[in-house]
Amino acid sequence: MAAADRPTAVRAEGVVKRFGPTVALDRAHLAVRPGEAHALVGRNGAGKSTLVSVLTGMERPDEGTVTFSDEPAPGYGDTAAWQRKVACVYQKSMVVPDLTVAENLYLGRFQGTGRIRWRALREDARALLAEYGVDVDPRTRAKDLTVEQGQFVEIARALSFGARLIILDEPTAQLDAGGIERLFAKLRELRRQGVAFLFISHHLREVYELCDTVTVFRDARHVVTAPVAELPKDELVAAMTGDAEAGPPKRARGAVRAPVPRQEVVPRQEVVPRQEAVPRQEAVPRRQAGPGAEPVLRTEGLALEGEFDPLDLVVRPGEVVGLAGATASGNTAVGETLVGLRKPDGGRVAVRGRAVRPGSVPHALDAGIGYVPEDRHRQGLVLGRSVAENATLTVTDQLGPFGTVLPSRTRAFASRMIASLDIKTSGPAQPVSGLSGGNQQKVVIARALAREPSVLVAIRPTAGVDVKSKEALLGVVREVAAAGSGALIVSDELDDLRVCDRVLAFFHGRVVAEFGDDWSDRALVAAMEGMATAEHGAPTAGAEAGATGKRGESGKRGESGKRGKSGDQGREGSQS
Ligand SMILES: Nc1ncnc2c1ncn2[C@@H]1O[C@H](COP(=O)(O)OP(=O)(O)OP(=O)(O)O)[C@@H](O)[C@H]1O
Repeated sequence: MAAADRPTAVRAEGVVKRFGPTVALDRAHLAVRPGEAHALVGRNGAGKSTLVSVLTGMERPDEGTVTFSDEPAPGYGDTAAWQRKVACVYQKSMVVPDLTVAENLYLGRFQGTGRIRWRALREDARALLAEYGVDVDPRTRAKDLTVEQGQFVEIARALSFGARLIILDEPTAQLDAGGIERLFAKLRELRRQGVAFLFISHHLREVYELCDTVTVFRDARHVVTAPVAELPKDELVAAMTGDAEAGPPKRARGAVRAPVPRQEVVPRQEVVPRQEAVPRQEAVPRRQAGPGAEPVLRTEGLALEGEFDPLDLVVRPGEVVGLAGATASGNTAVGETLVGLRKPDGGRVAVRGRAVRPGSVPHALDAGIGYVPEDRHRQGLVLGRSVAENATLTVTDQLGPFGTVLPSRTRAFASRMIASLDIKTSGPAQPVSGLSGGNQQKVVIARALAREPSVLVAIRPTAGVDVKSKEALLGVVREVAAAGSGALIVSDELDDLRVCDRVLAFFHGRVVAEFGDDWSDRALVAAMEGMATAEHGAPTAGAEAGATGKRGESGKRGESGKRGKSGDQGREGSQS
């Protein structure tokens, strides 16, 4: 039977979902065919996650129907029946960290009341993983898996329940280029077996690379469904933003739009630079500090054994400096050390000439370091509290006399933040848990900016943020610099790095290349992959405005890709 004649893997029709006064889905519809890779895109708050909750039986719609292979969806609450239809793989693995892979695979389906036969269980798990081509030892504890392995295990688990529809919610957000390529290869293979995928991503380039159909949601409604090949990227973005005329999004503040560099062919297959419609930020004038200006941030010999080698770094007022690098390259560890989450083994950090006590977040904040964490759920937000409370957590001392916090001042402060960062919320009193992922990230940034830091350290600040909001957030970072502070952006996202005046590329704990603001995607990605070209191969040793990543005497790194115990806040750590 041709794919078009087969029943749809899933069909949602006329779905309405309200949360109090918010209409999250307004007569939404979607159909995914067997073997199809179907992208669902939309700006933050468009209703994507709510639709996923409805399609996976987590939320009961107020109106509308869901069918799988033309049969009505299972009853709400019948978890096992839903598991046989559909699974959602999140960027954060949902497996139980302290159980082994085998235990996770058979979780919730041990038969009978007798003793569990562990050896047989492991053998079954091994066979199951082999069937789906997943190369993981079933005895490994889930917490020791890489992000990628965790996702593969979850996919295998879902398929073993009989599900033939897998929803992937921002699955690449924590993978590096090689991991993304391997995930895509696996998905292509499974599609050939008739498995359907619904792929939610803010990385439009990945949508074009992997999917054959795309659906756009805007403001709780379905806007368009089209074959990816027939919807050029500017029209896709226009559908997301609601711009009447198809065409590239307008630049904020009437600035001239810098050309988006053409996607270049990169030397290795697995190198996948992400290319979005975010142009270089020219809207806010770059304020170049003179070489004599007192640095806002200086590190001397800052080092963390097993993570990064001694690093001399200077950020001047008005500068945005990028620390580029793939997973475990050391760039994230540098960022986390600067904000006090990790204690360095040696070296000094100074903000505007004042030494910062190492390994202490409160001291780093007091010294003027603002922090935008990568993992907004674990490090960024108190979900049950309001937007206003979260946005002002770091400035409660400024919200009233004698240690009191005046609600009126808190609200006024938050309202300013909501307006300047365009946070989509019903108001300062709304709990953060009710905001979409991208809007939560904006609250995290608002909180970091509230103290008017001398230097902002942002770790993958636009993860999970839509294409237009990305531009706005990165514009805010430039504004912070233009006002005389400095910023460090720690990221492997080329779009994040495009706003930087300088970019230092990390590989295996060292700065392997330094770029101005004129790097090509190809050269930067090559450097992050450890293939720095001669052109940018050597860091500008000792340069006042630059950084050196000198290999320390004892500068042996731990096993590549492995983090120290203190690395719990890192990417792998955020898995559990
Ligand atoms: N549990 C909830 N309580 C209240 N409002 C909610 C809840 N879940 C979602 N909403 C609201 O519903 C709307 C749609 O949110 P949803 O999370 O589905 O958007 P999204 O497209 O997934 O966004 P993002 O890309 O930022 O994740 C938003 O306005 C959001 O604030």
